[in-house]
Amino acid sequence: MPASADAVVDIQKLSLTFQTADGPVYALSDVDLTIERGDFVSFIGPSGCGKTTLLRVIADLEKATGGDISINGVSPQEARENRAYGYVFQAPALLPWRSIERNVTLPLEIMEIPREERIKRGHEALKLVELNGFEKKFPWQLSGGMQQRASIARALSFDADLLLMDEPFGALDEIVRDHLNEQLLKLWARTNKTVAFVTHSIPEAVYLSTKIVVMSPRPGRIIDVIKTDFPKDRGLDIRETPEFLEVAHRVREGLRAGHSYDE
Ligand SMILES: Nc1ncnc2c1ncn2[C@@H]1O[C@H](COP(=O)(O)OP(=O)(O)OP(=O)(O)O)[C@@H](O)[C@H]1O
Repeated sequence: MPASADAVVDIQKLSLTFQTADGPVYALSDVDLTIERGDFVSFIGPSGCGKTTLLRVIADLEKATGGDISINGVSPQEARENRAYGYVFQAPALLPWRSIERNVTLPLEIMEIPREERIKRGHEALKLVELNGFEKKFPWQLSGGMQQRASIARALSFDADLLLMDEPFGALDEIVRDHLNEQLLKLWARTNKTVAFVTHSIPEAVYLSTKIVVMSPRPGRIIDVIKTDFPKDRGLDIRETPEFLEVAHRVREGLRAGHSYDE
């Protein structure tokens, strides 16, 4: 059954079992989820519950073993070939011998976009993450937070509507993370992209998301999908409000319920 016309990601009864030498690993089971255009969806759950695997299935880096999934109405493979998404990894994964500009424009080079156009788009992407002026620097000349912003710019360079982000700020200290959360939220509000974001942090999930998907330990199932209704131009101070704390409480309760389910 097709989801609404605005569904960017439509997942029904999806499961994924890895066959390993030690037997099957049930990574995902019975996952139903719709991500609509303009949504910011966070996935939160205990380590090993299949968050990365789910993102990788969306990106066509893993194949589901059961159920259905479509991205913009087509298969993940077709969506990947159409360059429907930008992917941001846990670590920045920048090539050390390339300048920031040449890292950011690498996908455009692969797409054989002419040099002038590449440079123009690279500048635009770097501006979106407030890294303009750093084009000629090399990754090692940038802080960890700046490197992660450069990797976001790389994912933005070809202007895909969907951004898949796998715990992009997990390795950063809290102050830097707060700042990048604010910047990412502004970027999302300005560009109207659809974001699927993996995190371990409850405040990060609640602050950033329009929908929070709480997952159980393996096999990863969806325990709760919490919709939020915060203003798009919210600042970090929203984290002190009763509404925010109430949502955070519900996420925590979901995670706790998932744990007892496993024991
Ligand atoms: N290629 C693979 N082969 C076998 N098992 C795998 C493979 N990839 C992932 N797994 C297993 O599938 C489960 C889900 O892994 P996944 O990385 O998706 O979890 P996660 O929720 O993202 O974890 P974390 O929060 O620690 O990053 C884990 O038990 C993991 O060991």
